[in-house]
Amino acid sequence: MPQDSYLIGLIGSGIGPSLSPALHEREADRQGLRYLYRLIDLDTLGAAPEAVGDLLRAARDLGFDGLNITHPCKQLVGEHLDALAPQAEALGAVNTVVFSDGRAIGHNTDVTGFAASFARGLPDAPLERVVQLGAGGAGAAVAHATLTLGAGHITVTDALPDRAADLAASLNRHFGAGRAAAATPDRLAELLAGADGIVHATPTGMAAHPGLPLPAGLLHPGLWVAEVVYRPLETELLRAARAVGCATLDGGGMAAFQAADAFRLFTGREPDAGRMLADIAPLGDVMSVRD
Ligand SMILES: NC(=O)c1ccc[n+]([C@@H]2O[C@H](COP(=O)([O-])OP(=O)(O)OC[C@H]3O[C@@H](n4cnc5c(N)ncnc54)[C@H](O)[C@@H]3O)[C@@H](O)[C@H]2O)c1
Ligand SMILES: O=C(O)[C@]1(O)C[C@@H](O)[C@@H](O)[C@H](O)C1
Repeated sequence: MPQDSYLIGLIGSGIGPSLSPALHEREADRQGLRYLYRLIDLDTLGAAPEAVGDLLRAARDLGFDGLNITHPCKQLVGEHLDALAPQAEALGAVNTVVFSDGRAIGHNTDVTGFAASFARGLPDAPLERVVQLGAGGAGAAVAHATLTLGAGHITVTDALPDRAADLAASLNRHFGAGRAAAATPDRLAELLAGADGIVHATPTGMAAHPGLPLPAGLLHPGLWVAEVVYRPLETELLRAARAVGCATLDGGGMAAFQAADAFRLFTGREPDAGRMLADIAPLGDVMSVRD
């Protein structure tokens, strides 16, 4: 008989407001599955990020079918797994672990989630020259996705120049020399004047980090703007970009599509990603009231 009940977890820090439990469980309900998605919060457990290996083994022993992994464990969990899917290996980061036949396999659905969201939301966007703000965990995933989608060249900036330099070097190793460069934020005016679009991957625009990640005057109608922040969905950057006529993409699509891709890996069943995307805005409103 095909499996119809699943136990899934999310390991990370500060994950109380995550939309993942509701996103996964709603889709499973609609498919008639019994599906529990539980938070395994390092803060609640008083556990260090390095405990991710022990928590993973405990989850497997207790019968979990799979796990999502988030900050600060995405780069730490790989050494505890039996194998990595190519995207997770290339990125050195795992956000999804599937337990199957006694093995733990790592995947990265942040990459595929952003790629699917971009392809759906900005299908005709020119990709010759892309500027990306932010070279942290999300930044690495979306840069891989953007180059996989066919971007000609990506310039990465970060408030921490070493991070931008490290990401550009790793992108060039993976995608070929000359596909990526690092730049300091003081060069944004010059870079954006000749760019096709901006990928924003810093936390600026979240409730805890309000504001704009760049001077609004640098935005022009020849740019598209893709946002990674999704709490709130409507960031100051997206508002400013729309005001000058830029095509825009909010961060909700990446959140929904990474969850849909993980659901498919956990269950082997096809999720309705459009339905999961439609859940994001109302779920975000409910969680904002609770936050
Ligand atoms: N939509 C999704 O599915 C999804 C998935 C993962 C993360 N996120 C969001 O992405 C954002 C970034 O998360 P992360 O895990 O990469 O964080 P992170 O801390 O790993 O990286 C953020 C990077 O941004 C840089 N930075 C901060 N402010 C800056 C500024 N004004 N200009 C230039 N650089 C700046 C920091 O130096 C850091 O390198 C968060 O808001 C997170 O919620 C969204
Ligand atoms: O819902 C979250 O909070 C997530 O942690 C967001 C992002 O980190 C994803 O990669 C995880 O799968 C889920």
